[in-house]
Formats: sequence, structure tokens, C-alpha cells
Amino acid sequence: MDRATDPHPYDALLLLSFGGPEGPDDVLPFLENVTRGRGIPRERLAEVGAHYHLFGGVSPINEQNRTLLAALRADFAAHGLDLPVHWGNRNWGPYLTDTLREMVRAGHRRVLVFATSAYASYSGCRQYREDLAGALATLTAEGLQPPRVDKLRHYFNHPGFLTTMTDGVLDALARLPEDVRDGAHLAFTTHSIPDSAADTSGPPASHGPGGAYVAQHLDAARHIADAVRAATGTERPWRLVYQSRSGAPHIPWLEPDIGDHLAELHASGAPAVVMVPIGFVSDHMEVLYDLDTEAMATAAELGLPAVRSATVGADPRFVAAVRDLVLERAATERGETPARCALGALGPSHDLCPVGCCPGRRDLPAAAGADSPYA
Ligand SMILES: CC1=C(CCC(=O)O)c2cc3nc(cc4[nH]c(cc5[nH]c(cc1n2)c(C)c5CCC(=O)O)c(CCC(=O)O)c4C)C(CCC(=O)O)=C3C
Ligand SMILES: [Fe+2]
Repeated sequence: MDRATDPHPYDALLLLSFGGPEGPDDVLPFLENVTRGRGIPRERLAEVGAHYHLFGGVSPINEQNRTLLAALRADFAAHGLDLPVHWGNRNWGPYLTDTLREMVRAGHRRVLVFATSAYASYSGCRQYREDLAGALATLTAEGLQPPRVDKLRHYFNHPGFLTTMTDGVLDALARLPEDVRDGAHLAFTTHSIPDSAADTSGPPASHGPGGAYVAQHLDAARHIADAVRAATGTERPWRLVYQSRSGAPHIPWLEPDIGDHLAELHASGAPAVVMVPIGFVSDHMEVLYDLDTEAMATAAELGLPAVRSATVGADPRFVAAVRDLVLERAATERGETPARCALGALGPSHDLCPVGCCPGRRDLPAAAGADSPYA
């Protein structure tokens, strides 16, 4: 088989995502799934529930994942990559455990996982690995033989992600009134997480203030800002800011918040802003509500012209990036040394999360890492 289309040793790809409610009755049980044992204040839950109800109780995330799933299958077929693709979620149906059970029953023994989170962090990486370990434990208890699972490396700096994001920023700039376009600031935005989670994100060697989470976002943001400058010939100020904070007020989370940043930009005389949702891969609720609804309203109140650039979604370049990462990992697992595409300064991320990578508050078993109980 052509090395460029050989998925061996893998026999399936699993698209692993967050999940979201698909109707008003789903909202509360979904939020209970998300926040079980995480100490989120009740008021915050009611507030977030109201965001979903503004959109009929439907998060767009599942439909976006169905679109991505179809796009991956079509891309693989068009490129002669014979690898079935399945989809499972952490917090809503189709649940990961059910998907993995079906995969085992279909005979899959060696599964590669593509999670819809591009960066290191407990929520974006280890928690998915814990979900996988939990699903494997359930299958084992049911008398099934668990498959071996591996997880793709972080893809925040893959050219298929960064170039697509850069083009999104260029499109967004073109939507701003011409007289403020050149002076527009870039506000790269991602999910706030507790300072303590950021500081311990990534391999132990990268632990320290902000950890791998902040370092990876800064690397991606700097690359995009440079590429936008190269394309437009205009230097624009940029900053990494945060959104969607939850948790109790006395616990420090990454700042500044996007809303405060917009007010600061306005006060300092910035003529316009492009909000770049660098931390997310599709236009799910954190983008639709926290940016398009809330942050846009803040900008309008301030009188600050603002646009939001696109997420990668199912863009063909992003889909092709997933194929590239799958083939790269397959080759690596076969003992070859394939090219590892990465832009920015950090270089390609590790394939296997080392012991102590993105620790959680509790020491739960995690699959697809050096400390996996399922080798
Ligand atoms: C880093 C990160 C990503 C990005 C990486 C990735 O994509 O994975 C992300 C994505 C998402 N977060 C989402 C939804 C929620 N996140 C919550 C809570 C939390 N997120 C956290 C972090 C992250 N979250 C954290 C540290 C918490 C506190 C509680 C905890 O430690 O777990 C809550 C509870 C209520 C609230 O407090 O907001 C909800 C409802 C949705 C679905 C949107 C939809 O439905 O369209 C998506 C894609
Ligand atoms: Fe979240």
C-alpha cells in the first residue's frame, strides 16, 4: 500500500468531542453531565442554561460534528485512505462509551482519537483521556476486549489550522469599515481556565506560569498576527484574552476577560477590533453566545466597531490537516520517521502525553498516555 494512504496499524479513527443539548429538555441534564463533581456555583449553571435557551435549547456543536464527520469520511475516501471514522462525546449522545462499544463489536482493535480541542490543558486533553479510560473500563467490565487507543498530537500549530484561521482574520478585516480597518486590533480569545490548571498544563517540563496552555495559544496567536501583517502590510496590535469563565469568584482564572479588554481598547482609542476565537474549532455555544451575543453587545454599547473571525469548522484545509496527522502518526507507529508539519516556534507537540501531563484535581486513570493502564 502507498505509504501516503496507509493507516496501518490503525483500523479506525474516533472523533471525540464535548457534546451539547439538542432541545430545551436536554439543557439541564447536559449541564449536570458537564459539571458533575466540579464545584460550579448554581447561579452560573442557571446563567449558562439561559444562554442555551436563547437558542431554543440547541447547541450547534453536535450538528457541526456531524458535518465534520461527513467531511472527514469524504476526504478520506477521495484520497484513498481506507479508515472508518466514528464519533462519540463526553457530555451528550452519541456517548463515547456507546460509540467505543460499537467499534469493538465491529472488530476494531487499534483506534486513533481526534479530539475537538487543539491545545494542552486538563479540560482539552487529559479529561478526554480520562473519558477514554472510563469507557475502556466499562467495556472491560462488560466482558469485551478493550481496543488500544492513541490520541493525535495537539494541532494548534498545524498549518491546516493556522492558515485557515489566518484567512478567517483577513476575511473579517474586509468586513470592517475601510476607515478603521488598518487600525483594527486583534483580540485572540480562548476559554479561560483556572490559573492553577494553566500553570500545570502540558508536560511537567513546561509547567510554570501559564504552562503549555498559554504558551501554545501565544505561539498560535503570534503566528497568525505575523501572517496577517505579511498579507496586509499593516502592523496591528494584538493580545491573547479569555472568555467563558465559570467557577467561584475567589479562585483566580486566566485574565483579562474579553469584555474588559474591549472596554480597555475603547478607552485607549482603538478604532476597531477583530475577535479571533483561536481556542475553538467550531462555532459552538461559547462562540455563538459568549462572543457573537455577549461580547458583540459590549462592543456595540462602547461604540467600538467589532467583527468575529471564523473558526475552522469543517474547512477542507482543516479536514486535510486531520488526514495528515493521522497518516503521520500511523507512519510513526510503524517505526518510520515522517515529516511532522508545524508552524510557529514551538514545533510539533508530543505524540504520547508523558506522566504528569495536564494533571487533574483527582488522580483518575487516563488512557492514551505514558501512564495509561491500557497499553
Ligand atoms: C479549555 C476549555 C474548552 C476548549 C477546549 C475544548 O473544546 O474542549 C472548553 C470547551 C467547551 N466548553 C463547553 C461548555 C461548557 N464548559 C463548561 C465549563 C468549563 N469549561 C472549561 C474549559 C474548557 N471548555 C472549564 C475549566 C470549565 C469549568 C468546569 C470544568 O472544570 O469542567 C460548562 C459548565 C458551565 C460553565 O461554567 O460555563 C459548559 C456548559 C463547550 C460546549 C459548547 C456548546 O454546547 O456548544 C465546549 C466546546
Ligand atoms: Fe467549557
